[in-house]
Amino acid sequence: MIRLGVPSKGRLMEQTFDWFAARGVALSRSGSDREYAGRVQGADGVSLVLLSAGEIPRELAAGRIELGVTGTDLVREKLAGWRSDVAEVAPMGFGHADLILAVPDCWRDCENLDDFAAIARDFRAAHGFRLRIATKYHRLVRAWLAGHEVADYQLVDSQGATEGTVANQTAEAIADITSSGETLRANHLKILPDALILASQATLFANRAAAETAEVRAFLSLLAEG
Ligand SMILES: Nc1ncnc2c1ncn2[C@@H]1O[C@H](COP(=O)(O)OP(=O)(O)OP(=O)(O)O)[C@@H](O)[C@H]1O
Ligand SMILES: O=P(O)(O)OC[C@H]1O[C@H](OP(=O)(O)OP(=O)(O)O)[C@H](O)[C@@H]1O
Repeated sequence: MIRLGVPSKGRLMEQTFDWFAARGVALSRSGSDREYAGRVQGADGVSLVLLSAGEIPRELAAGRIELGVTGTDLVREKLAGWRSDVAEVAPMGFGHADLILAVPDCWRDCENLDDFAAIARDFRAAHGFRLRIATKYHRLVRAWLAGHEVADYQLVDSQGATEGTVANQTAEAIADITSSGETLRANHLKILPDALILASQATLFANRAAAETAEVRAFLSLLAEG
C-alpha cells in the first residue's frame, strides 16, 4: 500500500485535490469536515493520510508515508539532509511563497542586504544586544545569512504572526514567507530586494527509498499519463 500524505485543510488541501483530479485520481475527505480520514478513487493500492503540512517532511523522512505534498520551504527547513531523505517528484504550480528578510518601512537607510549587514554590525554597540530577527525558519535563515556574510544578529523564534513582532518590539527584523505582500504592508515592513532566501511552492515528494519501488513508480506513471 502506498500512503500519500496531503495537507489536511485550507487552500493547500483543495489545490492538491484539484492537482490529482486533473491527473485522473480523485482524493476526498470522508466523513465530516472535522474527521481526518480520506478516500482515493482512480488508483489501486493508495491510501490518503491527512496531515499538517508541517509534519509531512518528517513523516516522509521516517518512511511512514511513501508520498507527500508540502511546501519546499518546509522540507528544506525541517530536514537537515533533505536530499538524502526525500526525492522531489513534481513541483505542483501552486502554494507559491517567498521566504524573505524584511525590515521596518521607516529604516530609510536600509535598502539592501549590504545596508542591513552594516546596521546589524553597529546595532550591538549601540544597544548592548544583537539585532533580533524573528522567524520560524531557523535553519534556512542561518544558512543563508552565513552564506552572505551577515553574522551580527540573533534569531528570535516566532511560530506565527511573525510580522507583528517588530511593532511588539520583540524583534527588529523578520524572515518569513510572503505571497501577496499584504501582511508585510499592513505591518509597515519592507522586503530587502536582494534578500530572497527561498522561492517555495507546493511539491509532490517521495521518500527516497520508496521512490525506487515498482509500486510507487507505477503510481507516478499513472499520474504522468493522467
Ligand atoms: N500566504 C501564503 N501563500 C502561499 N503559500 C503559503 C502562504 N502561507 C503559507 N504558505 C505555504 O503553505 C505551506 C504550509 O504553511 P503552514 O506551515 O503555515 O501551514 P499550516 O496549514 O498553517 O500548518 P499547520 O497545519 O501546522 O498549522 C508552506 O509550505 C508555506 O510556504
Ligand atoms: O504575503 P501574504 O499574502 O500576506 O501572506 C503572508 C502570510 O501568510 C503566512 O501566514 P499564515 O496565514 O500561514 O499564518 P501564520 O502567521 O500562522 O504563519 C505567512 O506567515 C505570512 O504571515
